[in-house]
This record gives sequence, C-alpha cells and structure tokens, in this order.
Amino acid sequence: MTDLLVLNGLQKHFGALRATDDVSLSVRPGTLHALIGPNGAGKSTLIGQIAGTITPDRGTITFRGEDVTPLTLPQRARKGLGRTFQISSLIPEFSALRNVMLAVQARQGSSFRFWGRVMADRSLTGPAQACLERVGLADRARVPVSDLSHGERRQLELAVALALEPVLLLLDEPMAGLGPEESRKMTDLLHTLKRETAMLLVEHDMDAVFSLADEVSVLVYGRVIANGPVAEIRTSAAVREAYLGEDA
Ligand SMILES: Nc1ncnc2c1ncn2[C@@H]1O[C@H](COP(=O)(O)OP(=O)(O)OP(=O)(O)O)[C@@H](O)[C@H]1O
Repeated sequence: MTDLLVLNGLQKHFGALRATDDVSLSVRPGTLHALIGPNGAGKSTLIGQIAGTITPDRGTITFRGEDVTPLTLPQRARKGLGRTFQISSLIPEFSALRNVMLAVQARQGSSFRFWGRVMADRSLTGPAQACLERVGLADRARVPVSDLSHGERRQLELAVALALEPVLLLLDEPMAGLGPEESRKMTDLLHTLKRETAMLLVEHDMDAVFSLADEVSVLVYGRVIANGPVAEIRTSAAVREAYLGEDA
C-alpha cells in the first residue's frame, strides 16, 4: 500500500542550529506513528513543516502521492492534513459547539452568515455536534470554553481538528498539562479515534506513546536515530542511551 506521508531529506536551520537535519520517514495508512525525542529535538519544527507553517530549507513532503511541499497550510488542510496545536487556538468566550462550528464552516467553505442564523443552521450544528460526540463532549456543547477543564479543552481541540475531516491528523503533545486521570482519558480517546484516522503523534508521555503507537520515530538533535515498531524501539539500546537517559 502507498505510504500516506513521506518525508524525504527535510532540513530546517535556525541560524547555525540544525533543528531538522535530513529527516526522512514514512507514515503508513491506518497507523498511529509517534515522534519522540528530548526537549529541543526538533519535533514541533518537523510538525510545522508537515502542516505548512514552517518552510523547509531543503527536502520534500509527499502526502497521498502528491508533492505538497510548495502548498500553504490551508491548501494542505483541504487535502486532508489536519493538526492540533501545543498552544490552544480555541476562542474562550465561545461555546464548545460554536468553536467546532467555525471549523465545520471553514471546511464547507461557506461565506459569512449572521450568527443568529448560523446557530440554527443544521448543516453546521449537525456535523459540529457529531464531532463533539466523537470526543466525548456532547453534553458540554453549550458550555463556554472558559468554563471547560483543561482536559476538556484538549478534547475540544481534537473535535475542532476532526471537523476538518483529516486523513492524517498531526497531534502536537495532546497530553501536555493533563493529570494522570485526564491523560488516561485522552489515551482512550485516541485509541478509539485511531481506528478512523491515521495520526502522527508528538508526545512526551511514554506510557501513552507505547500503548498507542504502531510505529515510532526517534528524533535527537534534529536527526532520526531510530525508526520502527513499538516493541523494537522500546528495547533498542541505542534509543535508551540517546533518549531515555539509561545506560545501554
Ligand atoms: N523560530 C525559531 N527560531 C530559532 N530557533 C528555533 C525556532 N523554533 C525552534 N527553534 C529551536 O529549534 C530547536 C528545535 O525546537 P523544537 O521546538 O522543534 O523542539 P521540540 O522537539 O518540539 O521540543 P519540545 O519537546 O521541548 O517541544 C530548539 O533548539 C529550539 O530552540
């Protein structure tokens, strides 16, 4: 089967720093591929290049067989590359439903309508409510974001990303700032969602990574030092030495 996403020789410098140093990797359809590495390894920089917010100095990004390197973020999103952010992009004074409706509206490419009418528009409320249901927030639809817990906001960010109907979802640290109970809930949620959407997950929570991932790539100082199935990465002496801080 053709790989969903293929990165070939991606490079990104910030001055003298090589944040991404000749990265090549592939994400297969129907898989959750985790990208792990210590702080500053270049994970977010890589996600930014895939999503289209950071322009690589060199290399190519092929998505569903098409070279998307020259495309902008909205163009890539329309082709099915969705993402969540480390920093929240939610509008705090809007309800959960309204935040997702904005994404549904963007997906549909519909023009501006007066809000009174928008809130009654079933073509927006229906899909938005369905996204909230998928992330377990159906009964929180009318609650303003500012009244949601941190964990619920993370769930809502996923709902917003799902509203764009991604073929591949880029997740940048979905567990960041969550307590153990909320992290478990998020892990369960991602387990359910991975049956429907392929994902590239950046995450520091190793329990979550090892329970969710099919494949893992390990990034250290901008370079991929290992690539493979979870069991292989978990027991790799080189990975433990370079990343997990244990003696090999
Ligand atoms: N816009 C920028 N300008 C200069 N340096 C940057 C910029 N963005 C990132 N860097 C540097 O590039 C390196 C990689 O950063 P990046 O945020 O991609 O790492 P990361 O693996 O995502 O880290 P973390 O796990 O802490 O989020 C770091 O040394 C960082 O300081």
